[in-house]
This record gives sequence, structure tokens and C-alpha cells, in this order.
Amino acid sequence: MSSNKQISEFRVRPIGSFDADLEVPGDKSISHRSAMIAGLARGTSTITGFLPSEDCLNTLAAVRACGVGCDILEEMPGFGPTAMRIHGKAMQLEAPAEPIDCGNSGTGMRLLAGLLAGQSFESELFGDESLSGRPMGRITDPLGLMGARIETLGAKPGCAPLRIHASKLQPIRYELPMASAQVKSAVLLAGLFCEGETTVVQPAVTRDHTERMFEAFGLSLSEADNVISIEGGQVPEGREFRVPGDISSAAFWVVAAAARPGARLVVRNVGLNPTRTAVLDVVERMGATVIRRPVEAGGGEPYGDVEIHGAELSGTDLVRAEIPNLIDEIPVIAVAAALAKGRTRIREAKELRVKETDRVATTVENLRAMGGVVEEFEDGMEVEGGAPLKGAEVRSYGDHRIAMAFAIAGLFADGETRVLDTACVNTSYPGFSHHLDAVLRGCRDAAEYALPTRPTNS
Ligand SMILES: O=C(O)C1=C[C@@H](OP(=O)(O)O)[C@@H](O)[C@H](O)C1
Ligand SMILES: C=C(OP(=O)(O)O)C(=O)O
Repeated sequence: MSSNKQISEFRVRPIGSFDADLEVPGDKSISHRSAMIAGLARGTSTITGFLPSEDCLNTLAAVRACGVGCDILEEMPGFGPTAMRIHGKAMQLEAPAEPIDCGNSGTGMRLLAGLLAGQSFESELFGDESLSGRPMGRITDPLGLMGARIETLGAKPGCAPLRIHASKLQPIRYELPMASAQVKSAVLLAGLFCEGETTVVQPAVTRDHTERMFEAFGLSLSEADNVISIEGGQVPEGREFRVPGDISSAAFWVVAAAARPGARLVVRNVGLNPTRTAVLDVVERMGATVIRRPVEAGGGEPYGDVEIHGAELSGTDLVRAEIPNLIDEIPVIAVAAALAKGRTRIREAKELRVKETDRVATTVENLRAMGGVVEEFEDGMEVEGGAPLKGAEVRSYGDHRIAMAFAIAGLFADGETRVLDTACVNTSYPGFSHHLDAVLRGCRDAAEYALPTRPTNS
């Protein structure tokens, strides 16, 4: 196996305990926001650690299509830029010449809609088949209350493409009907273009990257007890910003190590924002040893190294408040649950049904295909762990998290597991196949896991 982008199938066989030392690529949520907020800023920003995944490259292209200049400083060969200088437009975006392609990315489309809703020009956002089936009413409703005019043009009601008409926005106080950082961020971004204070009330703590990045770029906002307010008319100031590694990508190796007694894993320079690290709490509760080594970081995002030591895991119940803080990790947590002794309950997670796939259905289907014992509920699943997993042919259904979660399951299954349709991993984790290959070969040395980057001259 190589790190070739075109790879379309993973063949995985069981491994024994392993000892890996790796760094995952940049955080996807933070990379999207860095391109958008640097694009809105006054002056130049330098972004490092940017994730060159398809989702984030689409967002970068969208921002450039709105007139933002960008010099690429470094790239991951075969994938895309990892460092760049972004010349912000001081909130004065330009009309894109063509409809903007958001690819597979819910984050890209929903946050860009917030950014574009208050412009004096019309724009259009479209995406792939999966994104065209995901609900957009959750952003067109609050943005509509702010005065935006957004048409959903999809064959499925309330779905993309989105046609965003020129509008003047007014601030609102909005109570989020679901715990969604994407909806919160769309409203806060739109709030920048209003006169007066925009307030979002969230039903639970969701990832706070937008709030942190606003502050890092010099904006002031207030935040207490899940009520976040921002005064419109502020202009972010360009700055240097380092994107840490993505804990959601690290989660695949975290589970692989946690569930294998004797295994040891070090993940370096990974984001440790407490609104994202619930997966570490869960594997710790299941019996693995988790050592967190945070780095003292001023402004921006907390990060550090994490070390995992594997054990015989026991089942656990995910608690309601932690669901938004591990939502993307649930497919691989379900794999950990299948490997653990006893029952794991994953409930109140119906948001999983509106991701790249219906992740309740796709996770349950693949776990069962591999011999896992799992009961499906409208809002999640309950996994009865301990049944031996057997190698099988499973599909990703075009969903990157499903592809990677079941590659990890294959490391514990009897015989060969084939995961089909895996090009989708480039949505969030360029280099996953390189890391999988290194783990399968039993590599111990960090150099063998390193993903190459090189400076560019542009
Ligand atoms: O704000 C973000 O960057 C994200 C928020 C989450 O979605 P929701 O806000 O829809 O829960 C998550 O699933 C997605 O991968 C990234
Ligand atoms: C749900 C995800 O992303 P998005 O909503 O941005 O498509 C994800 O990365 O798992």
C-alpha cells in the first residue's frame, strides 16, 4: 500500500500489539475557519498546519473565489497546501464568478453560507451527492430570521444547492434547536455583518473553534453558560495562526492502541481543545491508559502530545453532554465497543443520521458484517462487545469516517478485511493509508510515519 491519493480499497489483516509514534495532519474544523477568518481579516495572515484535505481545499478555493489572495508556502506533495499567506479583504469580499463547489463538506457549506448571507452580491453553493442530501434548513432558518434570502434549490426539499441573494442583515438572539457548531458558527459569522449584537444559545457545549479563532484574530465576544454574543461591525486583524493536528483523525489510532493490550501509541502536536477530546475520556473509562501532555499555548488552540497504552477494554455508556464533543468519533468508538467486554450504549446521537452517511445505519451494518452484536435505535446503538470480529468485505458508502473506522476494525478481525471505496478518506485525512501501512508493517520509528511536506516557490 502507498500514500497514493487514488487508492480505492484497504486490505487489512490482524496485527498484534504495536508501538507507533506519529503526527496526524491538521484539524479539519480549524482549517476551514482559518481560511475564512483570515480571508475576512484586515491585513495578511500566515496559516501553518493547514489540512490539505478535499474539504478544506474546497473552502480555500471558495475564499479565493471571493477575491482573497493566497500565497502557498508549503505543501504535502500529491495533496495540497499546508502553509500559506492569506491577504484578507477587510470584510469586503467580491462576488465569485461561478457557483462555489463545497464538495463533501457540511462545515464548508454551512459556514460559507453564514459568511455570504450578508453580502451585496449573489452567490451559489453546491456540493456532491451526499452533501446535496443533508439538511440546510438548520442554517437557512436562522439566517432567514436575520434577513438573509437563501433559496434551497435541491431536488430534496431544504437541501443544496443554495442560492444566496444580496441582503442586509440584522442581529438576532437564536436558540439552537440542536447542538451544532456548524449552525452556531454560521450565525456568528453572519453576525459580523450586522449592526448590533448577535446571540446564539446552545443546548450543550459544542466545539468552540469559531469563538477561539475570533478572539485570536482580535475580535471580542462574550460567552457564559452556553450563551455566546458578538457585536457586529468588528474586523478581524491578520495574524499568524498554527493549526494543530486533528484529534478526530488521531482517534482511529487511539482506538487501535487502546483496544490492544501491550500496544503503545504517541500522537504528537494534536489538538487538545476540551470541546473535542471526549474520545480520550471514553477510551480511558473503557480501561486504556491515556497520558495527556499539553503544551503551554498562548492564544488560539490548545494542543500537545497524547500517549495511549492498550488494555482489555470494558463497555461504557456515552453520556449526553459528551456526544457533541465526540460526534465524528462515534463510528470508531463503536468499533472499540465491539472489542470491549460488556455493553456500550451510544444514545441521544441522532445527529449521526445526517452526516456524510446515516452513520447509525452504516456503522451498524458494517459491524454486523464483521460479526459484531449491535442493536440499532433511532438515536444511536447499543453494542454488546466481546463477540470475535471476523474479516469481511465492507463498504465505506463514500463516508471517510466509516472507511477509516472499519480499517481499524480489520486490525482486530480474524482473516482479511477489505474496505471498499476508500478514496473518500482524503475528505479529512490525507496520508491515512500511509499510516495504516506503517502500522501493518509494525513500524516503530516516527520517521516512518512522517507525512512529507515541502516548500513551494509560488
Ligand atoms: O463545526 C464543525 O467544524 C463541525 C461540527 C460538527 O458538525 P455539526 O455542527 O453539524 O454537529 C462535526 O460533525 C463536523 O465534522 C465539523
Ligand atoms: C461530519 C463531518 O464533516 P462535515 O459535516 O463538515 O461534512 C465529518 O468530518 O465527520
